[in-house]
Amino acid sequence: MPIHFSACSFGYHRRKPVISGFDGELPPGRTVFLGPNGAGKSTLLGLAASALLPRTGTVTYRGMNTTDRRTLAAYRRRIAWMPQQLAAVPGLTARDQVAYVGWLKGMSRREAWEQSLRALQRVELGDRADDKISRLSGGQQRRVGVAQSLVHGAEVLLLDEPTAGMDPRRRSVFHQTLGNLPPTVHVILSTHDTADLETVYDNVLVLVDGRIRFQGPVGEFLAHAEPGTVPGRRADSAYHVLTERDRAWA
Ligand SMILES: Nc1ncnc2c1ncn2[C@@H]1O[C@H](COP(=O)(O)OP(=O)(O)OP(=O)(O)O)[C@@H](O)[C@H]1O
Repeated sequence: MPIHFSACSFGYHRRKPVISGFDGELPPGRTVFLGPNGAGKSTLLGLAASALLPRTGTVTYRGMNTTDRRTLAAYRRRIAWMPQQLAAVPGLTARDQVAYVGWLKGMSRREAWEQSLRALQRVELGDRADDKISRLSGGQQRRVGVAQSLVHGAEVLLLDEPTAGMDPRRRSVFHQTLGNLPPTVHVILSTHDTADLETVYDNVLVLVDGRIRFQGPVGEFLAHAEPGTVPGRRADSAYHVLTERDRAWA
C-alpha cells in the first residue's frame, strides 16, 4: 500500500518536531494503530490525509504526492480521514452533513444525497439520518464521522479514535462493519483500546515518540505478550511490553 512517508519531518512548532526524518508506510489491509498519548498518531494520520503537510520529505499514495498541487485533489478523493473532532456544520442533519462531505469530495449533489443515507445505515444510524447532529450523543456523532469517511467510496480510510465513546456492543458492531468492507478498502484505525484487535484486523502498528516501534501481523504482535498471559489479555500485555521497554531501562 498505499501511503508512503519518505524522510518526513513535521512539528507544530518549528523547534519541536513530532516526527523527524520519518520513513515508513501505512500497511495494506486493516490495521490497528496504537501508541501512548502524544506519540504522534493523529499527526501521522493528518499527514497521511493531507490535512497537514510535511515541512520536509514527502507523503505519497500510488504516485500522488500531498505536496504536489497537480496531484493533491486526486489524492484527497481516494483517502478519507476521520479526525478526532467532528467538524459539524451547525444546524445540519446527520444526512446533510454526510452528503456535504461527499459533495466536497467531488460527488454530484444527487449521488452524495443517496450515498449519505447508505453510509449512515452502515453505521446503524439510518433511523437518525434526519436528526440535527447537535441532538446526537457523543458516540453517535463519532458514527456520523465514520459515515462521512465511507460516503465517497475512498480506497483508504484513516480513522482517528473512531470508537471513543462507543459502548461495547456498538464498538463490536462497528469493527464488524469495517471487516465487511471490500478487501480493496484499506483501513488504519487509531485507538487506545486493544480489546477488539483480534476480530477483524490484519496488522498492528505501534508508534512511540514519533517512531515506529512495531509493525506487523496481529499474530506477530501478540507473540510479544508476557509468557503465560491468558488469551483475552494478550493484546494488552503485548502493547505494554512494546511500549514500556524504554521506560523500564531509563
Ligand atoms: N494542534 C497542535 N498544536 C500544537 N501541538 C500539538 C497539536 N496537536 C498535537 N500537538 C502535539 O504534538 C504531539 C503529538 O500529538 P498527537 O496528537 O499527534 O499524538 P497522539 O499519539 O495522537 O496522542 P493521543 O493518543 O493523545 O491522541 C504532542 O506532543 C502534542 O502535544
